[in-house]
Amino acid sequence: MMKTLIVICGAPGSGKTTIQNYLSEKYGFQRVITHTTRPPRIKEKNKVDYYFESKNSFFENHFIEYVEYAGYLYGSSYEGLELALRKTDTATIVLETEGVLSYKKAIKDMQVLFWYVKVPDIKQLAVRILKRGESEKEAAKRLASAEAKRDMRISTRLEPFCEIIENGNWQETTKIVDRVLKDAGVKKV
Ligand SMILES: Nc1ncnc2c1ncn2[C@@H]1O[C@H](COP(=O)(O)OP(=O)(O)OP(=O)(O)O)[C@@H](O)[C@H]1O
Ligand SMILES: Nc1nc2c(ncn2[C@@H]2O[C@H](COP(=O)(O)O)[C@@H](O)[C@H]2O)c(=O)[nH]1
Repeated sequence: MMKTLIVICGAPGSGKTTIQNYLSEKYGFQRVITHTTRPPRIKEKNKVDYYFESKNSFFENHFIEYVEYAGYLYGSSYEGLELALRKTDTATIVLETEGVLSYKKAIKDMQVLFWYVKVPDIKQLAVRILKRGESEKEAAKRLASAEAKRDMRISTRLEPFCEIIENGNWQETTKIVDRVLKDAGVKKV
């Protein structure tokens, strides 16, 4: 059976995790859990939202790729990908855009769908992040980072292979996601 990986990227607060959760709840797709040195946010749990690592433990993993983003390290391991795809034939992963380019090069043995999540109005990003319960200071720091600014628009390197998922009205977003999956022939677990 051909495995499928759905790679989701976009700016902070654009709704990547919300879409990933929808794909788990409605379609039953496993999430690939990635590793980070960022401290957990309220309600985030170790081994569920991320493998939360120290700077030393981070480098004990076998990474497909890793990056620095807004002052913290993030990386996706071979182990994490294998674990998800052992459980379901389709899995999802949320990455920043450099990681997406690494996946485009590295993953050749499965169907990969690349999605860029776009909000109709960039001002919505801060509103949504604050709604999630993050402190204003932390939210402002991340949105001001070079990486976040870079990811606020789809780059010319991503455009040729990324599907744009517009996430304005949530009900409309679910319809877009359902249609894109149907067109790609990806079915529920
Ligand atoms: N279509 C939408 N309309 C309104 N709120 C939304 C919509 N999609 C997501 N949100 C809300 O926006 C907030 C940020 O969403 P989410 O955590 O999915 O973003 P993200 O892209 O994963 O962000 P980050 O990269 O910072 O982790 C959440 O509170 C979520 O409930
Ligand atoms: N290239 C990678 N990017 C990753 C990975 N895990 C998460 N991310 C991305 O980092 C930023 C910040 O995440 P946040 O949870 O602190 O808001 C976001 O764009 C994620 O998609 C990874 O393993 N590799």
